[in-house]
Amino acid sequence: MSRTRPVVGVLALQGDVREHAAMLERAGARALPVRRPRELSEVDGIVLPGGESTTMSRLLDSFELLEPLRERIADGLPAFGSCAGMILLAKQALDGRPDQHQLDALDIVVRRNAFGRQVDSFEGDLEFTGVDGGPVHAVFIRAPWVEKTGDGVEVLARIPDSGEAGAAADRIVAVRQAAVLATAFHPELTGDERVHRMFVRLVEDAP
Ligand SMILES: NC(=O)CC[C@H](N)C(=O)O
Repeated sequence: MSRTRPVVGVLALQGDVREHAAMLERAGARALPVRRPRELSEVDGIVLPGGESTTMSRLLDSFELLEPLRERIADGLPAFGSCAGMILLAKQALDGRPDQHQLDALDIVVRRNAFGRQVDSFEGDLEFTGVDGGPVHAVFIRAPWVEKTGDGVEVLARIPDSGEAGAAADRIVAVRQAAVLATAFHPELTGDERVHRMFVRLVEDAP
């Protein structure tokens, strides 16, 4: 049966699930909260929301979703993670807890809470490769940055080197590897659905 709108799951264990669901609907998808392994088989893509990655990692375990999710993404299920979601998708997280699980879906090393305590949260405009219509306004909340990328990882956005950025200048904050997309910031919070549209296109284009 051909479907007009792709069904995109939002991992609904913790974090800003409703905000992602609303943006996915605006971006032309049907959003479905995912809490159980069988719900994973109903989706054409999955969003891992912002929140707290150690909590989400623990809940993935107790809801028996960790391995099914890892397998589905390894099999090509398109995925998009924001902030805590980026951390979970990464191959490795620095400053994570030793018992924190990684989905190993992106060949990147991230540093949790990388911007430091003094700058817990901040906002700024970023050039975002693949997003037309001007810069993306990015909201960072205890955000990670990407310290290392492997072959096959495309860098989509960096912190501008504005002169005030200090150690954050040029840090990588958005990446894509095949159909896996991740941002260190929260496109679900700004009312601009262009990044979600980009993800919905990846879902539509997936084999
Ligand atoms: N806004 C967020 O998603 C914060 C992420 C959080 N600092 C973590 O390590 O999981």
